[in-house]
Amino acid sequence: MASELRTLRDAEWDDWSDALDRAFGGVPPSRENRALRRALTEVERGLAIWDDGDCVGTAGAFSFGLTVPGGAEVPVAGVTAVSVRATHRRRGLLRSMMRRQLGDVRERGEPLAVLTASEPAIYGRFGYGPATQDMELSVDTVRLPAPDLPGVEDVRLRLVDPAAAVADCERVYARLVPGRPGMLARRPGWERLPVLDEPGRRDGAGVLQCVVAEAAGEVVGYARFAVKPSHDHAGPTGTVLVRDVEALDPVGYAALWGFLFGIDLTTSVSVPGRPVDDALPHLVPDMRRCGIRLEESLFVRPVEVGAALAARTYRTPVDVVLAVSDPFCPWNEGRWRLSGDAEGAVCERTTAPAGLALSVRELGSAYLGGFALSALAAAGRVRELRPGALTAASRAFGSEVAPWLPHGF
Ligand SMILES: CC(=O)SCCNC(=O)CCNC(=O)[C@H](O)C(C)(C)COP(=O)(O)OP(=O)(O)OC[C@H]1O[C@@H](n2cnc3c(N)ncnc32)[C@H](O)[C@@H]1OP(=O)(O)O
Repeated sequence: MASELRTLRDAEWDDWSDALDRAFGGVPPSRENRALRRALTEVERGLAIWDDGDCVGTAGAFSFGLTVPGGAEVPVAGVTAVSVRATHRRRGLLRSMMRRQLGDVRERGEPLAVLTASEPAIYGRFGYGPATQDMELSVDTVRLPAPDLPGVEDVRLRLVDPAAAVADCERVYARLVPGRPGMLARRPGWERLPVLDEPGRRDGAGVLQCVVAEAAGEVVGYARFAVKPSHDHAGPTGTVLVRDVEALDPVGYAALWGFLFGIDLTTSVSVPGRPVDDALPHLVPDMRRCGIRLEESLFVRPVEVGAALAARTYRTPVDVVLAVSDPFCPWNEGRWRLSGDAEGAVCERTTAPAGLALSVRELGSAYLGGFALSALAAAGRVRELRPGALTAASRAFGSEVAPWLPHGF
């Protein structure tokens, strides 16, 4: 019997979710995790492939609002839950789901699709380009003094129940979203994700903790973390495992890091991801001891090139014709004239000669301002067809604030 690709139905969610878990190694999620995933799933956006009654392929999408350069919140599809059963791999099932999904995204009028990849090599062929980076830090808090700034002494730190403090933390998060490209406006329910604390996934660490920073009686920041105790012959060597830290101002931010650096019986702080322009390395005298590592994070795929490029603003005035190739979504192929500045932009089809030639994947990489068109050109991925076009466009696509994805999905 031929396999059938169709939209997920409510009653099929358990089979679909089991198939997905199996493809990722089969470790069962906790009941709480599964319930949260069930609640967040937009079933009508789920895709499943069935073979003789078995679910052998899964894909889904979340309806997110993504901050783009200039601060607008653009509706995007957050592609997720992609899997193909081990017995059915490399027969084109993923390709068929990607084709169907990008068509659906286009029909919904979302100009962009975004995802985080289990393996980055998978998604370029479907037009997704790496667009943001995570700065991971592993900070030696024995050798580095705790961050300090004038005014830190006026910040009150309170250790609170993470679940009870969710509303306060979420208010801080929501105020930060418009200020940084790549951040996602969290829809109701998503605030529960950062406080999910599954005993089976603590890997030797203790319970999730939360400290809030208050100034003038208002919560201005928070840090969520766990402590992983350890000892060697010379004494305690515990690690503070940070989940997230956000603050509305530099003093609140420094106060939170000062607290995390100083937790008794620990000698390091491990931070899974911050923006590449984060303040932390500048709050210490020796950034080499921050153990910095970069990793690509959010992949961006312009689904409607014209609408996507017109949805953001540009750092400097730009007027350029782009010759775009997009074999997977041929409706984007051809020449587009982009003219814009810091106030707004227009992007329309044109027959004028092109200044730059690139594929939709490079447009995705440059879209949030995280990777420069000039750097992509140096790798042969963007071609300058009119002298001067590259420098002007590369400057215009840049972002004052580094794009960053605050959490996976
Ligand atoms: C957004 C997310 O959810 S990311 C999560 C992705 N899922 C996983 O990693 C779970 C484990 N892996 C899987 O379930 C599967 O192997 C998948 C989904 C990655 C691939 O599914 P398949 O049905 O085998 O892919 P399909 O046969 O359609 O391959 C399409 C193309 O991608 C390539 N490809 C597939 N998997 C990979 C991979 N892991 N690395 C590099 N290339 C890959 C194929 O070679 C093929 O290339 P081509 O365009 O040159 O022909």
